[in-house]
Amino acid sequence: MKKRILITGGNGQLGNCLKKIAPDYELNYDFRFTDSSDLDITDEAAVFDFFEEYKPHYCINAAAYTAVDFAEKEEEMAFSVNADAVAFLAEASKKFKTTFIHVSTDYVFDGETEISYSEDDFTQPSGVYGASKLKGENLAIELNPESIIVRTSWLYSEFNKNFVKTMLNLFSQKEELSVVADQFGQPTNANDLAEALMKIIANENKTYGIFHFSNYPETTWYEFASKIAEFSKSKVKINPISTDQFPTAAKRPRRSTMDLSKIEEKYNVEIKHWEQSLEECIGILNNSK
Ligand SMILES: NC(=O)C1=CN([C@@H]2O[C@H](COP(=O)(O)OP(=O)(O)OC[C@H]3O[C@@H](n4cnc5c(N)ncnc54)[C@H](O)[C@@H]3O)[C@@H](O)[C@H]2O)C=CC1
Repeated sequence: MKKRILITGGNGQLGNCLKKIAPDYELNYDFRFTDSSDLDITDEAAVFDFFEEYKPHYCINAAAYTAVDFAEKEEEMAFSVNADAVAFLAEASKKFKTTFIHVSTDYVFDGETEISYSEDDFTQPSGVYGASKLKGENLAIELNPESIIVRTSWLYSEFNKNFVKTMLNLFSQKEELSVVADQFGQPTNANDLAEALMKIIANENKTYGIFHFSNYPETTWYEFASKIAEFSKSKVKINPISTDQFPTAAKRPRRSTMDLSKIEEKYNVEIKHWEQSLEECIGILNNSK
């Protein structure tokens, strides 16, 4: 019998990457991709009805309110999607014996450290988005201890809006641009995250709790942008600037580098170098032109 996987936020960046690889797994799994038009996760009754009807073995929550700066003004909406709705999914997962796989963020940390964050390090979000995601994590674990939470960072892919696509767009319009060089983190190709989530699902001997997944090692937005330029053969000139020179509504962590050893050990997932994963993404984007 095929195991049933419900994916929420199926039209998002991660959702699209999961859709892309789903055919590789269709021998063993049945996938049901949903998004707010057919399963609004903030609608508690709709969530429970969906679980009742589909009875998923796994639920991957790829739905989220991800507008980090807007969240500062839309606190209620951010908490509704990133916390309240996560509670509905966690509760429904518990009721229907579904393994709940929830995706979270490095923004649960304040970034004021020189050491890579491990999963049980002190969390202290500096903005509304991070606070709403942290509340979602806590609710998931409280309501369904058999939840698997995967924190990721600096997500990009060939789909939807993201830093890589924004840069490529700017490169085609400008000869020169400035990018922040004093914030450190780990880019993540969402296709690699999608494969990691399927590896977790395939593992018969599940470990629950929080895991960190990204590409490695750490870099800065400036170095990331410079590699995007190099791999896309752009002649654009990129100037390094400081965070103070690029104010945003929500404060970003200065250094949110995550330790990846737990997911590597427990789930044997491959952690790829970010430059390799970036080159693959740019290759895909070039071929689709
Ligand atoms: N984008 C990034 O740089 C990072 C993202 N993350 C996390 O990774 C996960 C995936 O992010 P992305 O794919 O980039 O997000 P995205 O913004 O591309 O996709 C989110 C999806 O959720 C859907 N959605 C929003 N509200 C909904 C609702 N009420 N009911 C059902 N669906 C709803 C949207 O329609 C969209 O399709 C999220 O949990 C996010 O918080 C973590 C770190 C970095």
